[in-house]
Amino acid sequence: MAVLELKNVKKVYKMPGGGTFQALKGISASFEEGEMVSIVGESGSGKSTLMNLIGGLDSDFEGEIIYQGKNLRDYTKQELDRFHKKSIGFIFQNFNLISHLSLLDNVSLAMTLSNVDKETRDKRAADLLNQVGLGEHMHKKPDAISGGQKQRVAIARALINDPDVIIADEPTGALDAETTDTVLEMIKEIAESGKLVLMVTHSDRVASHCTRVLRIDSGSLISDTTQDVEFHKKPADKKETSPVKNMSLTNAIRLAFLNMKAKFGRNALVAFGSSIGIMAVVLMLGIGRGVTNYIKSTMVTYTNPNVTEVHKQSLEMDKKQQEKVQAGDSSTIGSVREDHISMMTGTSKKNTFSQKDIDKLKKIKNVDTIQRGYSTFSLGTNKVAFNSNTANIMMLMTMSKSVTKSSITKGHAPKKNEVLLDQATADLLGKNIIGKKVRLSLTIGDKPIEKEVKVSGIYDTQTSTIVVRYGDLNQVFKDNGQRLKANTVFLYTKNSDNTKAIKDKVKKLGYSGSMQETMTDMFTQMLDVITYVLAAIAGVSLVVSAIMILVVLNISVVERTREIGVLKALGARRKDVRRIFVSEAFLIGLGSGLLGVVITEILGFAINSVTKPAYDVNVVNLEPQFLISGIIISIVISMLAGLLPANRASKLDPVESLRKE
Ligand SMILES: Nc1ncnc2c1ncn2[C@@H]1O[C@H](COP(=O)(O)OP(=O)(O)OP(=O)(O)O)[C@@H](O)[C@H]1O
Repeated sequence: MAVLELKNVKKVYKMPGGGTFQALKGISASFEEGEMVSIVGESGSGKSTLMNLIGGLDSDFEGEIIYQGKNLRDYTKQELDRFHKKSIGFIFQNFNLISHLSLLDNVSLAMTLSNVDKETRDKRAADLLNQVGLGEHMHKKPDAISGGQKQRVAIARALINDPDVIIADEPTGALDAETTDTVLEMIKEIAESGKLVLMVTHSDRVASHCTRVLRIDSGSLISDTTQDVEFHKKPADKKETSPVKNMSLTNAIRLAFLNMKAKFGRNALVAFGSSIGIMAVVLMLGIGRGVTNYIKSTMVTYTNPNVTEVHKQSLEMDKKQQEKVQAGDSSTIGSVREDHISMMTGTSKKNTFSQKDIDKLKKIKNVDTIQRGYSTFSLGTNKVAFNSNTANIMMLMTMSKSVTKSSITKGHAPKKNEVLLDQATADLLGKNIIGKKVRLSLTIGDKPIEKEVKVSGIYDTQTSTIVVRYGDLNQVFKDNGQRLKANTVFLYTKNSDNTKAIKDKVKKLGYSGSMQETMTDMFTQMLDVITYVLAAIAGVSLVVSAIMILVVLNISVVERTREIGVLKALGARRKDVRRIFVSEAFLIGLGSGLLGVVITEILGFAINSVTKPAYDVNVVNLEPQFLISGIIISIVISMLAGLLPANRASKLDPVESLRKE
């Protein structure tokens, strides 16, 4: 029964200039199993064209090529994949072995593409390599063996899936006379085992080994002769008809990995290049977080974690005010400025707490005690003097639970008619000022007030500050015919875990937190913006990385055009080729992401080991989510950059790829 039948096969090539060229002009022939057929003819007569059609690498022809009762031109994609994987084996003149795969992996490649498990495919490939006498070389790479040995590997590769038809295009063209004989003998044995061997050759000597010779001239079959050669046909082995599967993602990644390993230097450089971008972004985020945390933690150390400081008026403008200020409305700008100044100097009526306010705050859950306070900010009106020394006081505040024991660096908390001073003010007044009586000059409203007080200790702050007891200040106000109204309230909770909820509630009720808190919030918001802007600027380098990866993978596609042709001849689908290249992009992305993260960790460690002992700050704070994001961003960018080359590779025409010099 005929294995393969050609009926009036014609092939017309379209020329780039617009014309056409008829390479095959109606070839008809029928081939049986166990035939060894040589196809001979002048160069350019159409031999390779015919082989490409029979091999299913080119489906654009007229006439019929019938295999298993169906014209190849009418095969579906899946049928064609199966045909490549199961029915056809190719042997090329220049071997077309894949240089970065071992002989074993080269031979088993068609099985890898069919997702056969590693153990089975390795065993089958090893058996075949033993049959062609290369068992002991199976772990070598193709570059380490001779031309004749390479062709033997190619023969083993063609046989791996036990195909019905072997197409050999000048299989001995690159071999010397002696190796030619060995290879021909092997090919003959294949035909004797019941397969159909179609072999293109220029050499009459090679043709003389075949059972049949087809002569082609200018695209036409001019003779078809049977030759009487010594030929021992053996009964054909029973062929197993296992279903054809497709290559798995793991195998695609494995093939990608083997190629990356072969070009390790280049890929490592690319990964290193793109890792710098990742490092820059992650480091920026880490520094942003480190500085923010530092600011927050310094603020926290100065305040009592159990205390919530409440102010009545927020520094924030409402929407209407904001619009007016933006529009340059001078009266609004003036009143906002007034509000700010009066809030800071404590003279604003708007920000004093009424009994109603106090009651509202008292009701907040987990608030144990509530303390009235007063603070005022002055530029030159409040002073303290000792003998002939005078110091200006910027901040006058009342004693509260927010002044912790640890913030009183010397002495003790003020008792009746006692005050705390900051260190700088104390130094200005004279040595050993603690325990001494000093003169306090305050301006309350428009009224100058003098009072003698004793310095009880030093309050740890950078601003010139005096801390007095609320009761004392109340008395001073009373003595001068005024009424002290609290402009600050301190809410105390026993468990500092409640503080956050209390602070949130305070804001919800329309009050604001301490100045420090407002400033910290503003500052951290600003810092966040700066961090993201810097990270985005660093992110520009990621675009450079993407371009670099795109270029390298494109070069890789060009370099590996023949390999792609071989993969397709062995039955790789477009999807498989795309997967291999996308997997390479994935591996580069993963590599550069990991490298970037490791470099950032090292840099972060180095920076912190300088700043920690010097300033007690870990400037770089690399949170796990930054590191993970860095790796993910790297992979995504790399895969996006890899899509274009991968697509290009998948679309390569197998015939043209295999012709590529
Ligand atoms: N893609 C193509 N576009 C146009 N013409 C082509 C194309 N491929 C092959 N040809 C032409 O078709 C003819 C047959 O080419 P083919 O490669 O089949 O010849 P061949 O007999 O195998 O030659 P050789 O022995 O030198 O390999 C040649 O004239 C060639 O120039």
